[in-house]
Amino acid sequence: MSTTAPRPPAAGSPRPDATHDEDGDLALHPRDVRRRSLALLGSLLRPVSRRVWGTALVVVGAQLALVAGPALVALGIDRGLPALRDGDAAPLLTTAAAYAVAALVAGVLTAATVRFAARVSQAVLLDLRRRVFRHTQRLSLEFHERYTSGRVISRQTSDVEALRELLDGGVTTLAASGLAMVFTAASLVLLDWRSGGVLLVAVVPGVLLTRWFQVRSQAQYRRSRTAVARVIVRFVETMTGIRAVQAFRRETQVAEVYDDLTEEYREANAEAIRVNGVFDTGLVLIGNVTVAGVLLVGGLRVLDGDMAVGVLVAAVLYARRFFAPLAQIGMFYNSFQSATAALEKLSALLAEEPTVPDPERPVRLPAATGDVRFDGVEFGYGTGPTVLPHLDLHLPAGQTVALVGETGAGKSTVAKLLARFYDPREGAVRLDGVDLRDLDPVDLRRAVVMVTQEAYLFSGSVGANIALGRPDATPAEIEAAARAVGVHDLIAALPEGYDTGVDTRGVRLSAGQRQLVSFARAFLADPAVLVLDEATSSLDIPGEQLVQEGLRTLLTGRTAVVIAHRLSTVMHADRVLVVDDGRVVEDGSPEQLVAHGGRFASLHAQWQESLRST
Ligand SMILES: Nc1ncnc2c1ncn2[C@@H]1O[C@H](COP(=O)(O)OP(=O)(O)OP(=O)(O)O)[C@@H](O)[C@H]1O
Repeated sequence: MSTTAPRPPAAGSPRPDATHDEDGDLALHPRDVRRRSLALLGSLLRPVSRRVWGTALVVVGAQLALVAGPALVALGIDRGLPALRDGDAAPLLTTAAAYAVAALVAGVLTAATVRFAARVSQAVLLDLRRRVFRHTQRLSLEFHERYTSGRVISRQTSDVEALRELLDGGVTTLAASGLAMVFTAASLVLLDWRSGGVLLVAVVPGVLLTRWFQVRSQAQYRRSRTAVARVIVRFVETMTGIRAVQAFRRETQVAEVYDDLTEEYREANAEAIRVNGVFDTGLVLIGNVTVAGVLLVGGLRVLDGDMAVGVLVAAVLYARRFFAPLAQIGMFYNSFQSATAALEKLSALLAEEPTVPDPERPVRLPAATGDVRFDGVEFGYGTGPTVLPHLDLHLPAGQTVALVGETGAGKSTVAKLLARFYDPREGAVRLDGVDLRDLDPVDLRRAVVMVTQEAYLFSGSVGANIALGRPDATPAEIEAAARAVGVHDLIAALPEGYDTGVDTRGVRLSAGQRQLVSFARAFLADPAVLVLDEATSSLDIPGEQLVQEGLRTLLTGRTAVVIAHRLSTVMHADRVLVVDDGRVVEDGSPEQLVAHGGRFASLHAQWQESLRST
């Protein structure tokens, strides 16, 4: 038997020693995390870059129009009024008209900002949602077993939502507020540098307060994010396992834990509101003191004839406006943080590479015969302990092989390697001599079909669920497949026959019925290799007898690997492999093994015994 040299890990796949943080993301230096987030943001904005620039221009225009207001007021008072007193109304009217135009332009541009930002945001979110879905779907089973469905759901829902909040107005508000402060300060300094000086003095407590807010808000924000993540994960976990919760009457305990988590979340939010309250009040206070300062200094100078009244009015207006945007920034600061965190999480998810990568130069195998070899296969999950130490196995085309062994022996692992849900650490699994890692994924999925215990039915009709095995199948072919596995009569008796809808988890069909539908699906797919992992365990004895015939039809003419705890299924196999601790310890026909007097023989004896006692 040939052995294969260990392969280097595929490009992009995580190194075996890669560590993951508590969120299941690859642990990285914060600088790299930021770089990755920015790269994602860049790639999302690039396709809409013209709209982004358009939005930026509109924001700048709106702020320029707004900042012109107080200066025009000063002009009106200091130039317009004296001219009017001298009988010339033109300067005042012109200034008033200019003010009205500026206000109108500011209004129109602000409305345009909202529109433009929404268009950018919707385009970006559409792209992001699709990317996240496609990418997550493409990731290997290893990822899904590690990441948990609650987390994947959070990425697609609350994280995308956090970005939406920021993009739908948050970013433009932040930019507009920042610009408004810069423009206001610059205008005031240009108009009257001494008043500008008063403002700059007031900036010091403003900066200190903002810094305090930033630190507190960051800490509180982190707390609330962790709290909400716990709430979501617990909710999803409980609802996914609702059967176990109800079966063991754990409702009260589960609800208590959930209550504690939601209380933690409430506390975190209450703290956020408190911090915001202090910040807002502080800002108003600083703003008002600044206005009073500007008024006092300016008023004295007006009395001294050192300053025009109009300039004083404008200075007061500017001073009043200066701190208002800070409150806006404070309001969106949390959104900004949650969007940053969301972006980090999303970019981490999108950076995940399938641990089972598609081959660079795929080998086509359009008509596999079903000859399977495990050549010196060593395997363990992730960085975990070795599950299969060394497996050499040849399954000739057309053979039905039953894997038996104690729970945890490694039977399902063998099946998962054969369906290439995982790649071996060493050695190779080959189909018709082709290493599965080199096999064209389309040909692999056509050649090897795995039917698991959880016969998952998608929402749609029963017929459509069978057709999943071969989407181009005709209704006659679907029916033929159903007949072959003995489920036709059952489907025909449903209210709308093959068109009867099944809910997401097929609640209208029993577990055994769902199993039979999944057999029909596999029959229609007609693979060269069929893997049945505990697939008959949902069937009761009469159901199983009913399906034995169908199962035999299903298995005929292809290589089949059957993992079954029921020996009735096993006894029909051509060959039985007894697996213990990741090794094949017995290999032969059922009859041979019974005669041999080993483990299988004792399992067989127990089975006979149990049949007699029922
Ligand atoms: N996704 C996984 N991640 C880490 N370890 C795993 C994973 N799946 C299985 N294992 C471990 O691999 C070993 C073999 O498990 P496997 O599911 O192949 O056993 P099995 O023989 O099919 O058992 P059963 O009859 O109970 O299904 C066990 O020790 C198990 O804990």
